[in-house]
Amino acid sequence: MKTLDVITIGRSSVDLYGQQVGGRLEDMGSFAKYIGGSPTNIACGTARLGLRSAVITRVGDEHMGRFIREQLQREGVDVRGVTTDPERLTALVLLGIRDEDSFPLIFYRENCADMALSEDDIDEGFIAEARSVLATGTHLSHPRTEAAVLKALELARKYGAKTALDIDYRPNLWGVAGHDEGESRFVESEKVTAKLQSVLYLFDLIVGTEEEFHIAGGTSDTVAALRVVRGVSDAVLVCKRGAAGAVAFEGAIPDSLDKGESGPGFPIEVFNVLGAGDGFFSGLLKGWLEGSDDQTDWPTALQYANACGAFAVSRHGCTPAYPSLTELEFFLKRGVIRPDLRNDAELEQIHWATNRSGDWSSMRVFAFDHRKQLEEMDGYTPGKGGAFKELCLKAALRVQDGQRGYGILCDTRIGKRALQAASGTGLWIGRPCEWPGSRPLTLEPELGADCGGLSEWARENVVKVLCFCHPDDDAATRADQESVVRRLFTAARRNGLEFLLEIIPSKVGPVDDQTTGVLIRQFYAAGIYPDWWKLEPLTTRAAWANAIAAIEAHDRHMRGIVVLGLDAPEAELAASFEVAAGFDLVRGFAVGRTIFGEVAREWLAGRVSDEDAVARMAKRYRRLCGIWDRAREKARQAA
Ligand SMILES: Nc1ncnc2c1ncn2[C@@H]1O[C@H](COP(=O)(O)OP(=O)(O)OP(=O)(O)O)[C@@H](O)[C@H]1O
Ligand SMILES: O=C(O)C[C@@H](O)[C@H](O)C(=O)CO
Repeated sequence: MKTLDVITIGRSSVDLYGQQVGGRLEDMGSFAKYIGGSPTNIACGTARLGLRSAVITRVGDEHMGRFIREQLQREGVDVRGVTTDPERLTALVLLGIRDEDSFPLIFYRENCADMALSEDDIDEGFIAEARSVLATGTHLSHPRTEAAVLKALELARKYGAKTALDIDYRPNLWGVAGHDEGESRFVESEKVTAKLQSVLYLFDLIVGTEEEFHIAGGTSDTVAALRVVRGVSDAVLVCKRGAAGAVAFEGAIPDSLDKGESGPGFPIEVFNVLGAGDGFFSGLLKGWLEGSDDQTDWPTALQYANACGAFAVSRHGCTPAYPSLTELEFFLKRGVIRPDLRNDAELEQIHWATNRSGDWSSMRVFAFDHRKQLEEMDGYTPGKGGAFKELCLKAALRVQDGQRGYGILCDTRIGKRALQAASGTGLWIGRPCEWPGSRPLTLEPELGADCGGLSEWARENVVKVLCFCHPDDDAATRADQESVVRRLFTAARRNGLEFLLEIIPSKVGPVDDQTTGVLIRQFYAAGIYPDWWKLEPLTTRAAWANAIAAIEAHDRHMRGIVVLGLDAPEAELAASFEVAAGFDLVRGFAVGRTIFGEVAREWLAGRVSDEDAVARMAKRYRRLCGIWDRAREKARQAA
């Protein structure tokens, strides 16, 4: 049974990408961390396009190795072929964008984990599951890794899988360029040419840039080089030509590259050429695997490939730049409206919203991000407040018990220890930014006037802001509040953080079935696209339908809605859950004082022990989860 579309094999690394553009690598001040390495990038790129992909590689037994494995999983890549090497470190690469053409790069790959890949890592049953196997050049550079690649290819042939090669020539990794020349893409070498030519017959598809065909063919005349390759391989040859796109040759090589099959290209502005080839190959594989065994629609496959290459060239990083299938389809239909794709707001929104990871279709959130309400309780001190929030976290974890679909809201001013302890537990973590009770909205000072403080936030923290607003607000108040929310939203996106917008109109003025929907439309009109909405429990189906219509009219890919609690008694919450659970976009609840209010008062007064406080809060939280789950189940059955 073919359960996988493609298995890639070879390099995996952590790419540390300089964040300043236009400067020297020597002067780089900060780096963004992405997963990298050609086969790893292609596994992710294809997974984003909806292919079932896997990668065979090795990572170190340390934090960066775990990062690669976890990120692959987040990207939807099968990691059964990822081995943890007990001795060697994960490969690292430092990269910079100097200008449109140059990208200084240092490989930290000496004796790295993926170069220890061996025949033992190639499992026959695993290869048998794949429709195609893709190798890249670097792993042909050492006898041990070459043996692994050859075994995988042999098995691919045995089980009827197609085979593909990205020549992916990195002279430095063949030992023919120095440490300072990581960027180099071509150094003549008879040794490399001979090695490549000895294996080219094993492939059905070979992809390379003109320079990569030069090394494979042993000549810097591209047509002549392609003919040499044709002499040793029947593969379809695809030659990449940068901004000019690419051409495919199924049979004899004509006297001009222009006579190959080609697909439409995309006139875009170059931002970062690194990783374009891996994006390209991801798109190409989609087209190649869509075809029958001996029939590929090359113009379409090359159109996918050119589009994915164009995305890669337009954005920072390799894998993070690649499109989702929804994004690719949107782009192919709509076309280029501005050459700098990374500033195309509509496209960026689809990119962001269709490449988020994690299943949060169910949200049971224990909210203890309260500050003012806690500070006003008898017996409160900052020390006790912090300790109480740690008890809240304990209660949350007790109920979560390793399951999916649970979360917390916790602040940093009082709840810092709980917030930090929650990281990595699998809980969804929202973190408030509003100054409690403020209207017009002001933010917690720790964020700084430009919200630059968000750069220090853990990536899994969701930026939450509560805005007291109402459609009857005067124009100045509305403009003022929207501008604060927009500033925070923009900073959140810039820092790669999800954004939750909570609105509470009922504390400002009278509400009816239209109120929430109107406010939602106003925020979208102001350019604010929250990942999450946190809404008051609407009491009628009509009110929910209006709110949801407002959301879907602007953003069909948002995460969802959570219903808030407002210190309501449990019975009242249960009634509101019944209505809300009828709408799929409502993912769950975020409730606080109904769970912790009474316990907090008694604990601060010294009448309850720590353990009793945790037990009582866990009991209430669990009960609320049960109420929500039953309401959802009932709604599903009714539907
Ligand atoms: N300036 C550009 N404009 C439009 N598309 C481009 C541009 N540059 C590259 N592409 C697309 O990306 C594909 C791959 O680009 P390129 O030839 O630079 O690959 P590469 O050298 O293998 O990249 P890398 O090795 O850095 O991953 C091209 O064939 C084309 O489809
Ligand atoms: O090989 C490189 O150029 C650097 C890699 O780390 C990067 O992720 C890549 O493989 C691009 O093709």
